[in-house]
Amino acid sequence: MNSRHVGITDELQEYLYNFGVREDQLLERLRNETLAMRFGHMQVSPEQGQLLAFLIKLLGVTSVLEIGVFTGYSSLCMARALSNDGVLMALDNQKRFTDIAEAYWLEAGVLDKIELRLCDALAEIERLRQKAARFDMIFLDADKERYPDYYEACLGLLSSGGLLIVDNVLWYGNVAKASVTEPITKAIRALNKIIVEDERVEMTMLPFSDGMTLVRKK
Ligand SMILES: C[S@@+](CC[C@H](N)C(=O)[O-])C[C@H]1O[C@@H](n2cnc3c(N)ncnc32)[C@H](O)[C@@H]1O
Repeated sequence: MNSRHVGITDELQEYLYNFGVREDQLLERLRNETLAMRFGHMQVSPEQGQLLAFLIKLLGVTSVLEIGVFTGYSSLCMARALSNDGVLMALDNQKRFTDIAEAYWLEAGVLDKIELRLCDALAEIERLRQKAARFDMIFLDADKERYPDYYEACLGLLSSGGLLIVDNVLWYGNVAKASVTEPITKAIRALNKIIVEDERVEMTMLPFSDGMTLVRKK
Protein backbone atom coordinates (compact mmCIF):
# COMPACT_ATOMS: atom_id res chain seq x y z
CA MET A 1 0.00 0.00 0.00
CA ASN A 2 1.30 3.45 -0.81
CA SER A 3 2.38 4.95 2.49
CA ARG A 4 2.86 8.55 1.38
CA HIS A 5 0.23 10.49 3.26
CA VAL A 6 0.38 14.11 4.26
CA GLY A 7 -0.26 14.53 7.99
CA ILE A 8 -2.46 17.56 8.67
CA THR A 9 -0.48 19.85 10.96
CA ASP A 10 -2.00 23.06 12.37
CA GLU A 11 0.06 24.96 9.82
CA LEU A 12 -1.30 22.90 6.95
CA GLN A 13 -4.86 23.18 8.29
CA GLU A 14 -4.47 26.96 8.21
CA TYR A 15 -3.23 26.72 4.62
CA LEU A 16 -6.24 24.57 3.73
CA TYR A 17 -8.61 27.17 5.15
CA ASN A 18 -6.87 29.93 3.22
CA PHE A 19 -6.65 28.18 -0.13
CA GLY A 20 -9.12 25.29 -0.07
CA VAL A 21 -12.26 26.66 1.53
CA ARG A 22 -14.56 29.55 0.71
CA GLU A 23 -16.63 30.43 3.77
CA ASP A 24 -18.79 33.54 3.66
CA GLN A 25 -19.49 35.84 6.60
CA LEU A 26 -22.79 34.20 7.55
CA LEU A 27 -21.25 30.74 7.81
CA GLU A 28 -18.26 32.13 9.65
CA ARG A 29 -20.56 33.83 12.15
CA LEU A 30 -22.53 30.62 12.69
CA ARG A 31 -19.32 28.62 13.10
CA ASN A 32 -17.93 31.05 15.67
CA GLU A 33 -21.20 31.30 17.61
CA THR A 34 -21.38 27.51 17.73
CA LEU A 35 -17.75 27.00 18.70
CA ALA A 36 -18.31 29.27 21.71
CA MET A 37 -21.12 26.98 22.91
CA ARG A 38 -20.89 23.84 25.00
CA PHE A 39 -20.76 20.92 22.53
CA GLY A 40 -19.53 23.33 19.83
CA HIS A 41 -17.00 20.69 18.73
CA MET A 42 -19.90 18.68 17.27
CA GLN A 43 -20.20 21.11 14.38
CA VAL A 44 -18.98 19.98 10.95
CA SER A 45 -15.85 21.68 9.62
CA PRO A 46 -16.03 24.32 6.88
CA GLU A 47 -14.41 21.96 4.39
CA GLN A 48 -17.06 19.33 5.13
CA GLY A 49 -19.86 21.83 4.59
CA GLN A 50 -18.26 22.83 1.33
CA LEU A 51 -17.93 19.21 0.18
CA LEU A 52 -21.61 18.52 0.94
CA ALA A 53 -22.65 21.54 -1.10
CA PHE A 54 -20.29 20.57 -3.91
CA LEU A 55 -21.73 17.05 -4.11
CA ILE A 56 -25.30 18.35 -4.23
CA LYS A 57 -24.46 20.57 -7.19
CA LEU A 58 -22.27 17.98 -8.91
CA LEU A 59 -24.91 15.26 -8.72
CA GLY A 60 -27.97 17.47 -9.24
CA VAL A 61 -29.44 16.26 -5.95
CA THR A 62 -32.97 17.55 -5.26
CA SER A 63 -33.93 15.71 -2.06
CA VAL A 64 -31.72 15.44 1.01
CA LEU A 65 -32.23 13.93 4.43
CA GLU A 66 -30.01 15.24 7.20
CA ILE A 67 -29.76 13.21 10.39
CA GLY A 68 -28.30 15.48 13.06
CA VAL A 69 -28.78 19.21 12.52
CA PHE A 70 -27.20 20.75 15.63
CA THR A 71 -26.91 24.52 15.02
CA GLY A 72 -27.36 24.11 11.29
CA TYR A 73 -23.98 24.57 9.63
CA SER A 74 -24.19 21.53 7.33
CA SER A 75 -27.88 22.08 6.60
CA LEU A 76 -27.23 25.69 5.68
CA CYS A 77 -24.48 24.63 3.25
CA MET A 78 -26.70 21.96 1.71
CA ALA A 79 -29.87 24.06 1.48
CA ARG A 80 -28.01 26.82 -0.30
CA ALA A 81 -26.65 24.33 -2.82
CA LEU A 82 -30.08 22.90 -3.62
CA SER A 83 -32.02 24.34 -6.53
CA ASN A 84 -35.22 26.26 -5.72
CA ASP A 85 -37.35 23.14 -6.03
CA GLY A 86 -34.99 21.11 -3.84
CA VAL A 87 -35.97 19.92 -0.36
CA LEU A 88 -33.92 19.19 2.73
CA MET A 89 -35.59 17.22 5.50
CA ALA A 90 -33.66 17.84 8.70
CA LEU A 91 -33.95 15.66 11.82
CA ASP A 92 -32.81 16.48 15.35
CA ASN A 93 -34.16 16.01 18.86
CA GLN A 94 -32.81 19.16 20.52
CA LYS A 95 -34.86 22.31 19.96
CA ARG A 96 -32.29 24.44 21.85
CA PHE A 97 -29.87 23.68 18.98
CA THR A 98 -32.27 23.86 16.06
CA ASP A 99 -33.62 27.27 17.21
CA ILE A 100 -30.17 28.63 16.39
CA ALA A 101 -30.17 26.76 13.06
CA GLU A 102 -33.57 28.18 12.08
CA ALA A 103 -32.46 31.75 12.75
CA TYR A 104 -29.54 31.30 10.35
CA TRP A 105 -31.66 29.52 7.71
CA LEU A 106 -34.07 32.45 7.85
CA GLU A 107 -31.28 34.98 7.48
CA ALA A 108 -29.85 33.01 4.53
CA GLY A 109 -33.24 32.86 2.81
CA VAL A 110 -33.38 29.05 2.74
CA LEU A 111 -35.98 28.40 5.44
CA ASP A 112 -38.60 27.41 2.87
CA LYS A 113 -36.36 24.65 1.46
CA ILE A 114 -35.91 22.98 4.85
CA GLU A 115 -38.42 20.79 6.63
CA LEU A 116 -37.25 20.49 10.23
CA ARG A 117 -38.57 17.58 12.27
CA LEU A 118 -37.91 17.44 16.02
CA CYS A 119 -37.93 13.74 16.74
CA ASP A 120 -35.91 10.68 17.52
CA ALA A 121 -34.19 10.31 14.17
CA LEU A 122 -34.13 6.52 13.97
CA ALA A 123 -37.84 6.24 14.78
CA GLU A 124 -38.61 8.94 12.21
CA ILE A 125 -36.59 7.12 9.56
CA GLU A 126 -38.61 3.97 10.22
CA ARG A 127 -41.82 6.01 9.75
CA LEU A 128 -40.45 7.45 6.51
CA ARG A 129 -39.61 3.95 5.28
CA GLN A 130 -43.16 2.79 5.96
CA LYS A 131 -44.36 5.66 3.79
CA ALA A 132 -41.88 4.61 1.06
CA ALA A 133 -40.12 8.02 1.17
CA ARG A 134 -37.03 8.34 -1.06
CA PHE A 135 -34.03 10.68 -0.97
CA ASP A 136 -31.19 11.30 -3.42
CA MET A 137 -28.74 12.00 -0.63
CA ILE A 138 -28.55 11.38 3.13
CA PHE A 139 -26.06 12.94 5.54
CA LEU A 140 -25.71 10.87 8.71
CA ASP A 141 -24.30 12.82 11.65
CA ALA A 142 -26.29 11.92 14.79
CA ASP A 143 -25.92 9.50 17.72
CA LYS A 144 -22.97 7.32 16.81
CA GLU A 145 -23.84 4.36 19.04
CA ARG A 146 -26.68 3.55 16.67
CA TYR A 147 -24.76 4.03 13.42
CA PRO A 148 -25.16 0.39 12.29
CA ASP A 149 -28.95 0.66 12.74
CA TYR A 150 -29.03 4.00 10.94
CA TYR A 151 -27.06 2.55 8.06
CA GLU A 152 -29.53 -0.19 7.26
CA ALA A 153 -32.48 2.17 7.71
CA CYS A 154 -30.88 4.82 5.49
CA LEU A 155 -30.23 2.36 2.66
CA GLY A 156 -33.96 1.70 2.64
CA LEU A 157 -34.63 5.39 2.07
CA LEU A 158 -32.08 5.96 -0.70
CA SER A 159 -33.01 5.95 -4.35
CA SER A 160 -30.97 3.60 -6.55
CA GLY A 161 -27.76 5.52 -7.29
CA GLY A 162 -28.37 7.64 -4.19
CA LEU A 163 -25.56 8.79 -1.91
CA LEU A 164 -25.19 8.26 1.83
CA ILE A 165 -22.50 10.28 3.57
CA VAL A 166 -21.46 9.11 7.01
CA ASP A 167 -19.54 11.48 9.26
CA ASN A 168 -16.96 10.72 11.97
CA VAL A 169 -15.94 7.33 10.61
CA LEU A 170 -12.39 7.70 12.00
CA TRP A 171 -13.62 9.01 15.40
CA TYR A 172 -10.50 10.98 16.37
CA GLY A 173 -8.38 8.08 15.10
CA ASN A 174 -9.76 5.78 17.80
CA VAL A 175 -11.14 3.23 15.32
CA ALA A 176 -7.57 2.07 14.63
CA LYS A 177 -6.54 1.83 18.29
CA ALA A 178 -7.28 -1.66 19.60
CA SER A 179 -7.03 -0.41 23.20
CA VAL A 180 -10.09 1.83 22.72
CA THR A 181 -13.24 -0.19 23.38
CA GLU A 182 -15.83 2.41 24.43
CA PRO A 183 -19.29 2.03 22.84
CA ILE A 184 -19.10 4.78 20.21
CA THR A 185 -15.76 3.58 18.84
CA LYS A 186 -17.07 0.02 18.72
CA ALA A 187 -20.23 1.07 16.90
CA ILE A 188 -18.29 3.08 14.32
CA ARG A 189 -15.85 0.21 13.80
CA ALA A 190 -18.80 -2.14 13.33
CA LEU A 191 -20.35 0.15 10.75
CA ASN A 192 -17.08 0.59 8.86
CA LYS A 193 -16.82 -3.22 8.59
CA ILE A 194 -20.43 -3.53 7.43
CA ILE A 195 -19.93 -0.93 4.73
CA VAL A 196 -16.65 -2.23 3.32
CA GLU A 197 -18.18 -5.73 3.04
CA ASP A 198 -21.59 -4.63 1.70
CA GLU A 199 -21.98 -5.62 -1.94
CA ARG A 200 -25.18 -3.59 -2.29
CA VAL A 201 -23.10 -0.43 -2.39
CA GLU A 202 -20.01 1.24 -3.77
CA MET A 203 -18.02 3.09 -1.16
CA THR A 204 -15.01 5.23 -0.43
CA MET A 205 -13.73 6.31 2.97
CA LEU A 206 -12.15 9.74 3.00
CA PRO A 207 -9.54 10.64 5.66
CA PHE A 208 -11.11 14.09 5.69
CA SER A 209 -11.83 16.01 8.90
CA ASP A 210 -12.88 13.23 11.32
CA GLY A 211 -13.35 10.80 8.41
CA MET A 212 -16.28 10.68 6.01
CA THR A 213 -17.47 7.64 4.07
CA LEU A 214 -19.34 8.10 0.81
CA VAL A 215 -21.69 5.21 0.04
CA ARG A 216 -23.48 4.88 -3.29
CA LYS A 217 -26.44 2.52 -3.37
CA LYS A 218 -26.23 0.35 -6.52
C1 LIG B 1 -22.62 16.01 15.51
S1 LIG B 1 -24.09 16.92 15.76
C2 LIG B 1 -24.58 17.37 14.14
C3 LIG B 1 -23.68 18.44 13.56
C4 LIG B 1 -24.29 19.15 12.36
N1 LIG B 1 -24.42 18.26 11.22
C5 LIG B 1 -23.53 20.40 11.98
O1 LIG B 1 -23.45 20.73 10.83
O2 LIG B 1 -23.01 21.07 12.86
C6 LIG B 1 -25.24 15.66 16.19
C7 LIG B 1 -26.67 16.11 16.38
O3 LIG B 1 -27.47 14.93 16.45
C8 LIG B 1 -28.53 15.15 17.35
N2 LIG B 1 -29.00 13.85 17.82
C9 LIG B 1 -28.36 12.97 18.62
N3 LIG B 1 -29.12 11.89 18.83
C10 LIG B 1 -30.27 12.08 18.15
C11 LIG B 1 -31.45 11.32 17.97
N4 LIG B 1 -31.59 10.13 18.55
N5 LIG B 1 -32.43 11.81 17.20
C12 LIG B 1 -32.29 13.03 16.60
N6 LIG B 1 -31.19 13.79 16.73
C13 LIG B 1 -30.20 13.33 17.50
C14 LIG B 1 -27.94 16.04 18.44
O4 LIG B 1 -28.95 16.77 19.08
C15 LIG B 1 -26.96 16.90 17.64
O5 LIG B 1 -27.56 18.13 17.33
